[in-house]
Amino acid sequence: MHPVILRNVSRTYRLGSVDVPALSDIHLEIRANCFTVICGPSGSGKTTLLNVVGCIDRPDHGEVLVAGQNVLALSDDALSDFRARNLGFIFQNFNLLQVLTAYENVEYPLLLSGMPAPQRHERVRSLLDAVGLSDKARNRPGQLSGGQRQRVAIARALAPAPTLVLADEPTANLDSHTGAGIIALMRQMQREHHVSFVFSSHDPQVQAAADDTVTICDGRITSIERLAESSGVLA
Ligand SMILES: Nc1ncnc2c1ncn2[C@@H]1O[C@H](COP(=O)(O)OP(=O)(O)OP(=O)(O)O)[C@@H](O)[C@H]1O
Repeated sequence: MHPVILRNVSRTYRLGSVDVPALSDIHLEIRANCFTVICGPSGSGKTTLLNVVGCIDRPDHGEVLVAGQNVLALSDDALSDFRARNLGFIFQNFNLLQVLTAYENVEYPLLLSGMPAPQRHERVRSLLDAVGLSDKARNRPGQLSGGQRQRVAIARALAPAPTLVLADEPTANLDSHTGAGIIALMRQMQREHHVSFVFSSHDPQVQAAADDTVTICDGRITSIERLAESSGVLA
């Protein structure tokens, strides 16, 4: 099953009396267990597309299926619930809660989902171990490097065992060496957790690591390149 299917999706922003078309008639299928990168020039619609896929924004027209669910049919509350259960998010500025430790940041979505304490403890420990931060569990984000913060964000995104992880320019605030390490880690996590990753990125390193590359220009998809041999399951 495709984790994401978009059909005839359009999204226009209204600025005063001016309509700004950000996405026009998008058709896209995202493959399971793959790295998909959305690239294109500034203002082409990458973030808008990611927000639609991530159920953060509703398009004006079209159909959006995520994990088999027609998400546009859900109420706002049901959509929040759906997002928490099925989707993980990684941001360029990490978006960690500054007052919480690395451990507590990863634990947070599991607390919200009501996972019992022993199970939660085990999952947080194993994720921090997987991202190489067991020894930093008690550090707050301000006591971590940029690469370490992004590792915490990766662990947090994977904590609820999502179907899909969305990453908006995940290496934009990292130097290229640290960025390469983060890409390798995401690739490893994608394989081990059998999850699909969708990125928006200008970073050639991210694009080089992709199974599928979706290029968007002026709100329209101009090309989709798919690697014949991907790390995942061909749908
Ligand atoms: N809230 C908004 N209100 C009005 N117009 C918007 C809004 N958000 C985005 N836009 C416009 O929609 C278009 C697509 O924007 P979007 O942020 O999706 O592009 P992007 O490819 O992610 O850009 P960048 O690479 O610079 O982050 C642009 O023309 C942008 O100016």
